Amino acid sequence: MAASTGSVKTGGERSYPVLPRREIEALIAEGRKVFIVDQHVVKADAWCKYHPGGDKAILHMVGRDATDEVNGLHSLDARRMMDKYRIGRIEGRWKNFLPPIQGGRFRARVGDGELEQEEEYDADLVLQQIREHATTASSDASSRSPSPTFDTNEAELRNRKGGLARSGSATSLSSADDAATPAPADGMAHLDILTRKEIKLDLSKYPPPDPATQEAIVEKYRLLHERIKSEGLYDCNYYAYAVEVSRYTLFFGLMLLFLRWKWYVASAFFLGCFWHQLVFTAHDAGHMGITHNFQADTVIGIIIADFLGGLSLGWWKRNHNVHHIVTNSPEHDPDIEHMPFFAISHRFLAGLRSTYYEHVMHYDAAAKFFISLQHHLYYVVLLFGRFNLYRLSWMYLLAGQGPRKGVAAWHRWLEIAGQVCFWWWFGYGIVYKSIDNGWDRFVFVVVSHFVTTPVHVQITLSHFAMSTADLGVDESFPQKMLRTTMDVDCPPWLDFFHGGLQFQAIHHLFPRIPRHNLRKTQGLVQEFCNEVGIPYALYGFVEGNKHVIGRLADVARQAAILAKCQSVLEKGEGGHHH
Ligand code: HEM
Repeated sequence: MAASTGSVKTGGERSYPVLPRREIEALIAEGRKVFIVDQHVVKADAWCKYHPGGDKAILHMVGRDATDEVNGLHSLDARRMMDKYRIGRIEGRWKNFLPPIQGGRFRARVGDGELEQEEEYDADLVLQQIREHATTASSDASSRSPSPTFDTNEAELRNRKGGLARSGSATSLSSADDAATPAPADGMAHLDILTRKEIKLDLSKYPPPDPATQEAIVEKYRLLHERIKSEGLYDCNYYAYAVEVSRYTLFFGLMLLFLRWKWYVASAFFLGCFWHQLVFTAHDAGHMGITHNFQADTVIGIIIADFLGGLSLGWWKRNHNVHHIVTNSPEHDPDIEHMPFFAISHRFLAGLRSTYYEHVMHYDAAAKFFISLQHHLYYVVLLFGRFNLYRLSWMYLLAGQGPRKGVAAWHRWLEIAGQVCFWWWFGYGIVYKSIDNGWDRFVFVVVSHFVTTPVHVQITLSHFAMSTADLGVDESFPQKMLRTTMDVDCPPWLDFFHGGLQFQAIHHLFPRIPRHNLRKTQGLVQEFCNEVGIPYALYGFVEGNKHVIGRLADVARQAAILAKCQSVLEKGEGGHHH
């Protein structure tokens, strides 16, 4: 066995033994949380329960080269801390495994600590792992759902293995893909085929997800990151925050003024505006995008989210961190998992298992009803978005889902204090004490909450209309972020309304860049996209909304096709029995 344990020190600079790939695989098979950062092997087992970014963020990186995700999401201090968890290094380019949480399987040692021979990466094996993972999820779901069939993951892996990896042209894709097309045995298979056709069209716009192409993209992305740092785009513009704070104060003041005059609707309107605007600064703080100090920004975030808004920053972080790592993946990204109300991929109709919520998202009677109408109900459902966020926040805080130990453990208590404070000033002070009767109280609560709806539209807008395909383990972080996220084109004077969410794709590439520098970063990102041939999705607000509604309508139509296929099958089976 190659040298796999211990480390040596050379002249103060620590150097680590080279770990063979097979050794790393065996460690993961033993349940170790091992990933690669800057050519070093990091083992995070001991750290997982202390991790401010949550355990799931780490689990999605196991077996992968996490350099870009890690550098994008951590402060320099955290990066230094991570170095303490190094156990070895690798030589050459790392070929990603599919992480166990996503269904990857790993070979253990064969006995007496011995390892089998090193084996080349096999796309077929990964493909089989993904398929089996989906199968388990679907069979967990219920026998109602059609047989687990061809899914986008599988289609894309085949593409990668076939023509796409070599030439990336639409023609070669078709031949590789069509050869693998199964007969439409049931509704899901039929939808899979339709979706694959769309994906083919979509993916012909992107560079092929083969290792060499993706490595070249990563190289340019890292140069871009260095340029961004050297141009000072990580420096926070505190003056811009002073302007933000005056705007928030104005809205809050107007809310109090109208409340005093008993103009409840106007008062509720300004409270809604106040909350709508606050969300953007809570988002900045949650990403350490203000002071770049984890504790300072988290406290700012908790004051805004919990004390002033009644929402849990910790819940948001846990959810949002995973979203940033597995963006738009139907099984893994909580930001697109909104069953029974919305499905943005037909794959949700098969009863997928969410690795985030750790349960099956059933395609039940309620889902069938809502999804068939989702393009009509989109804005109506979003009106209630904030009420749902209270529910999720309390569940998070009561269940203690955040880190229980370490630097972030005390945040939970500050958040609980924040919730008590919020319900004291809002629930008791305003709704109960300052408003005389039940009807006006009801109107005040409804109006103030409904006015925040644009933020829910803004959040979903960036991703709902974008690709949900899985291009396999070789796709680079920057390409994945740009393929799954879109930006909104708006004039600078409207930036305050969009609160930075209009630069969502740029934000996904570099999550810690302060919000007020995103517009300046846009030019550099556009240059990068042109250079590497990745389309930069930029739509007007209205156009973006149309795309989202269009996607929802597509999936609603697919749901209707599925229902039809299933009823035909049922009739056929019924006939058979008789
Ligand atoms: C041993 C390994 C790791 C260590 C020591 C570590 C350490 C930390 C620390 C100290 C923070 C607090 C924020 C900061 O100061 O930057 C943090 C946040 C975070 N980490 Fe890690 N981390 C590790 C692995 C990972 C991995 C593999 C990922 C996945 C890409 C990840 C994702 C995140 C995220 C998303 C946050 C943001 C948390 C927040 O601000 O709410 N971390 N990590």
